Amino acid sequence: MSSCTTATTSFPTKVPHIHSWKNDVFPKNQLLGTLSLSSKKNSHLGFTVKTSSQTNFLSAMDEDCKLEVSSSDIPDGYSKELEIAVRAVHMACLLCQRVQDNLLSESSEHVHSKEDNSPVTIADWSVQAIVSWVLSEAYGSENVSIVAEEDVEALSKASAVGLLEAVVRTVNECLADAPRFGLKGPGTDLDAKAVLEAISRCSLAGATGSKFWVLDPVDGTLGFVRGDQYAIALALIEDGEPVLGVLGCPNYPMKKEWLSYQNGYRRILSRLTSHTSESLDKGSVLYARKGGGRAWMQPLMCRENNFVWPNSAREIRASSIDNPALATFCEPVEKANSSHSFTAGLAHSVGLRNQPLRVYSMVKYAAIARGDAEIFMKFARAGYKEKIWDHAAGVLIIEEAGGVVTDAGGRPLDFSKGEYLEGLDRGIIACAGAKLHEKIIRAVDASWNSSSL
Ligand SMILES: Nc1ncnc2c1ncn2[C@@H]1O[C@H](COP(=O)(O)OS(=O)(=O)O)[C@@H](OP(=O)(O)O)[C@H]1O
Ligand SMILES: [Mg+2]
Ligand SMILES: [Mg+2]
Ligand SMILES: [Mg+2]
Repeated sequence: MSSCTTATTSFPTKVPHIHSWKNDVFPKNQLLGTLSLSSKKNSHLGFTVKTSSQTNFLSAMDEDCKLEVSSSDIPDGYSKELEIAVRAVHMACLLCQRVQDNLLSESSEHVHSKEDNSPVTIADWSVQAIVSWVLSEAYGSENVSIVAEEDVEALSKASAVGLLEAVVRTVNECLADAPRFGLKGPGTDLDAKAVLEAISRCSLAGATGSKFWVLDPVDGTLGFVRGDQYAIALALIEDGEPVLGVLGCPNYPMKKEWLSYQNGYRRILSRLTSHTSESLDKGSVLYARKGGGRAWMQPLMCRENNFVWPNSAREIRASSIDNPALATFCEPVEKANSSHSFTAGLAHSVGLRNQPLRVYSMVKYAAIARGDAEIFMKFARAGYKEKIWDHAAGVLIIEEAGGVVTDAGGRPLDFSKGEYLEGLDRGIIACAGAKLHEKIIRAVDASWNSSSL
């Protein structure tokens, strides 16, 4: 990098033109946002800016460089929302682990098929109920708008009494743990009516407002019922853009190696008898808020342990690899969800040598944000409309970790048009960085016309 970068700590200066900050004085050790610098040598350098812990001044730059920090770059809060969202998703992860363990050890009577033949389980409904309940408790149900995947139709049928009972039991077991996360529980158990209400409060109609939450209670339900990867995804959308995202990945531990045990994660796990459940780091929760240029990951607490909240977190960063020959790309496991043949041709055309990492759910977004893979591509069959909850949280976390997510035309995904990502050009491309992204977009264009998609 240029002298501009190395000089950033040598010339303490005050940035006068951020007037939105109180008294023009920055608090110590405070994240301010992203900054772009231009110098004679480099026209645009992006940085995350933090005030120094010793002074109230921003450590700035050489005279050579022009400093541009716009007030819109400064994260304007969401810290309370993020706190609650992370706790709710963390609770949901433990709920899902419990249900997945039971599903795998007992019969699959609690796996149901929806109209489109996709599976839904007591975990999907229960997570939707607890996240809805926690957010409504925090903000008042009249102030919270949540758009989520599941509805109560199947649960409300007279023939589904047993199923509803199982959901109510699961929800109450989970909410009983709320104080361990520093949240207030309901006091007494929720009854079936309250659980159904919490689930159905998440109505699709909310997706058109200027500020709403988006929840995929279990993303990758197929992976979930197969004992494999899945995610719990919660995002807050404001004016059509995700401003906060949390991804709970209960089977994706802090260490990357575990991800390679695809399609048999649980079997491998249960063979590792030398690890106790306490020592085995089972899952992770990733999160970010818009504008900070930073994303975080915390280990999933062990539900058997007497853990103490808050949990520790470490910062994550997308990979710096920009050479496709060295990159790893992720895609859906199911051919029906994304064309494997198109991505195979494209991978070949850009010299991608590594085998694709086929992983269920938004764990693919997590893998890019953590630097465990560099590219995620999804090309659904013509006519399929991508849903906002399958992408919102992952998009924000990747972007804040340094990556880029667009449709195949290079345009940002549009979360402002209701339940679907309307106007999506061909497919979704997420990359660890802008250079790699550009190369993949160009390759998609080159391959598209000769493909049968
Ligand atoms: N036909 C079709 N085409 C494209 N996408 C579809 C399709 N059907 C479903 N879905 C949505 O994909 C979500 C799972 O996506 P994944 O990328 O995890 O796919 S895969 O399970 O790895 O194959 C999955 O999310 P969940 O329902 O939350 O599991 C669906 O919303
Ligand atoms: Mg989904
Ligand atoms: Mg789902
Ligand atoms: Mg589903």
